[in-house]
Amino acid sequence: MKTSAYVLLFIFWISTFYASTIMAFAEFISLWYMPAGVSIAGFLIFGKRAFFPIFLAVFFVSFRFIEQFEQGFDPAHLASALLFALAHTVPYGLGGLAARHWLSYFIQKGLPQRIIGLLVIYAISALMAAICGLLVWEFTTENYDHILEEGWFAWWLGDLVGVMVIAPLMCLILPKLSHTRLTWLDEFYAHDRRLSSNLKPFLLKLSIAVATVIGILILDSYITHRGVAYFVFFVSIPQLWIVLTERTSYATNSLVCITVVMAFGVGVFNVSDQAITYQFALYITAAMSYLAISIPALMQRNHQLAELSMLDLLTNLPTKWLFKTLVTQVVKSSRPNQNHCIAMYNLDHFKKLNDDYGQAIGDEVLRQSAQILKNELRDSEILCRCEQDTFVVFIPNTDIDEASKRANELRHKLPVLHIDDLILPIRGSFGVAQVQFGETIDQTVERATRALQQAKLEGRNKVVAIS
Ligand SMILES: Nc1nc2c(ncn2[C@@H]2O[C@H](COP(=O)(O)OP(=O)(O)OP(=O)(O)O)[C@@H](O)[C@H]2O)c(=O)[nH]1
Repeated sequence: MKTSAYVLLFIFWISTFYASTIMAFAEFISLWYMPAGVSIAGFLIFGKRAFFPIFLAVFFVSFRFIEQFEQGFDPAHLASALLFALAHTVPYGLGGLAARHWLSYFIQKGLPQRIIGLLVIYAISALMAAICGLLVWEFTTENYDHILEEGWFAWWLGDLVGVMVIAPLMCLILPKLSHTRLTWLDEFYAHDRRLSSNLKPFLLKLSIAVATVIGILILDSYITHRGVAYFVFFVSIPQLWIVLTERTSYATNSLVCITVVMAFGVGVFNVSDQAITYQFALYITAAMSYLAISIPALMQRNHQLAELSMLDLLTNLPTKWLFKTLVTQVVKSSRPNQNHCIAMYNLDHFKKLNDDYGQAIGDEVLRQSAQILKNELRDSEILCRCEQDTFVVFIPNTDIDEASKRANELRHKLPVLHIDDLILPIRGSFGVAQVQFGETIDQTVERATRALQQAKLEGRNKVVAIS
């Protein structure tokens, strides 16, 4: 960790602390405690080296330097500042390190599992920080006896919102500014690379979210019914809309915007008696955003898998699955008197070729011969690799006789390949079958396979047709 990263962490901690105090609607009471997010993200990104700048920052704000200077040095005050620094840094340190371990060690696990683990770690560390902070407060301050029972829930929720909202923002900013690359963090923002950086639709959705918050705050300040504040949970809808359709980095920023507006609004519109409801709404919105981040990632993975199931990796030809889908569409949309055929071919003595010259030469033969036959096809014909060295061609608008002639033409197009110093004449046996009315493509393929077997039995390098 470079010195600049230490300084950065310290500055972020101090500035978010003062930003939190601006947004407090009463002394020490705010919807969120932003520095908690900086602390946990600091440990998450930099590991245990983050201890020093964070400890120093908490000590800096807890130890009232000017008071000490004016009234004389008080060792009890120094001890309490040190205890506060420990009460904050240790729980968030352990939480940040646990999250770092969880995310990097379980990189093979799916994103949803890792996110759920993260949410649990965040909740436990914020609870520990709340309990430790209040215990230190109770221990170091006179006339505060029941502060733990009374204050733990609000402190916990405030810290938790700070963690949930600020940690992702820090995970965006800190690695960039400190030139730290964390591969296990990249996956969270993988969605960003595929989406455009067009700000307009994002700003529109963000405006809807912000307008929802302000509208509810205004209503809440005018209507004294307690239930009005619950409507603020609706803000999770535009926020989810952003998460699912916009860059993850935009969703991170929108969460911060919504929280800032809500935190200021509770003070401005004087609805602090409902603070817990607003805090809860922020926590739920943030937690839903975290979980929803994995949906675009899963969609992307599904897309990749679909592509893999459609194209054969070696020959780049359609797979049997895609072939069946395309051919079924053509057959279904045909007139009843339209004939279609399929020609299945298998390379002759391919096993020997593999054994004599090796698998790599065998692969090259499959690739090149498939490419050559593909170039010979008419636009309406479809070639696919069925399995191993077996291929199928769909020959539309032809009856069995024409298809046999066409298969024979293709058989003659099988090349003599020149690979490295080898000269390899490629031969193949063909089986042709006509698509019968009402049968599935699998049934036609089955009959073509039988014809192909017949061609092999009859000495190979020939075409056999089955009606
Ligand atoms: N190089 C290579 N070989 C493959 C691939 N897939 C299957 N094979 C091999 O292809 C061979 C297929 O042999 P067959 O078609 O059963 O037998 P053959 O030697 O061609 O004999 P006939 O078909 O009776 O003429 C097997 O040895 C497989 O191991 C592949 O992707 N690349």
